[in-house]
Amino acid sequence: MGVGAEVVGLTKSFNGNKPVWSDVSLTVPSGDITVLLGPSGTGKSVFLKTLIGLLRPDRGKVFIDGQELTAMSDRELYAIRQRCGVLFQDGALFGSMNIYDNIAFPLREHTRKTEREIRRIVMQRLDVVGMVGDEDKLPSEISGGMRKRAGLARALVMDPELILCDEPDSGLDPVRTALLSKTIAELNAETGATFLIVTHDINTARTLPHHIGMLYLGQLVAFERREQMLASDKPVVRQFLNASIEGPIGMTEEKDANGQNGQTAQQPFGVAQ
Ligand SMILES: Nc1ncnc2c1ncn2[C@@H]1O[C@H](COP(=O)(O)OP(=O)(O)OP(=O)(O)O)[C@@H](O)[C@H]1O
Repeated sequence: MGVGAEVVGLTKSFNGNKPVWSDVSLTVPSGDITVLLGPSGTGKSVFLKTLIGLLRPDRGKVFIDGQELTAMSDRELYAIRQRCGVLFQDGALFGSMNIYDNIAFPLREHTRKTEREIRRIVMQRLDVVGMVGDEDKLPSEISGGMRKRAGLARALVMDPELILCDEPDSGLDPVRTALLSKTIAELNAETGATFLIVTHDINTARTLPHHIGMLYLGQLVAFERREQMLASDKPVVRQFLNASIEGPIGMTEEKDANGQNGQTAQQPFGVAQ
């Protein structure tokens, strides 16, 4: 079963600079799929890392399964991370290990399972992502899409209750993106695991999740059920979900922050156009 996550008043900055985002509060509902959207550089990856305690927030609290991560010792943090699977943007596979060893790595590192048990689990996860037969290959010998799927298999190996995926579909063709979405939907239905997915793929956002959140100009500008989000009249949400060039979002986050797109950073959401 899945576990939920909650963040309350979360703020994160680096090296005393302007916060990447401030005062973010949201609940990632247990057992559901949530997608986090936002223009490049709005801090979606930073949000995922802060959620599982890889980055410490400046302010605010993070709870996973009701336990406050932000108050945990490293040992407690380690224990709760065992319940989370993470698929980083590049798949983060070890280049010198074949796919089998990459996927087996968390089991060898964090459990006392025998090689026989490990083999059973690794082959089952390879089957889930459609990669049985590729286990002896090195990451450099397979396509980017396969590396993503191998990364997903590795994220699943510890039976995680919360799975965070950072752009699992970047660089994939539309058919493989759709297949990956289908795999995630099936995994969610079968295991009840909670998914939080960062994506730029609008089709994925429109079809896969139960909930959608959006970060923009350092704020969480929306977090709603998918149907509500798709019907939103907030200009920034509408522009993003319609992949439109008309609207408050400009070419770069810096440009947005400087208010060079007809909006100011203080009033980024404007009125419905
Ligand atoms: N470790 C770090 N030290 C300093 N700044 C960082 C660090 N990690 C991220 N940042 C900054 O935080 C901001 C948000 O980065 P992040 O990668 O989270 O954006 P994103 O929304 O995931 O972007 P994209 O959609 O392009 O992947 C960027 O300005 C980035 O340079």
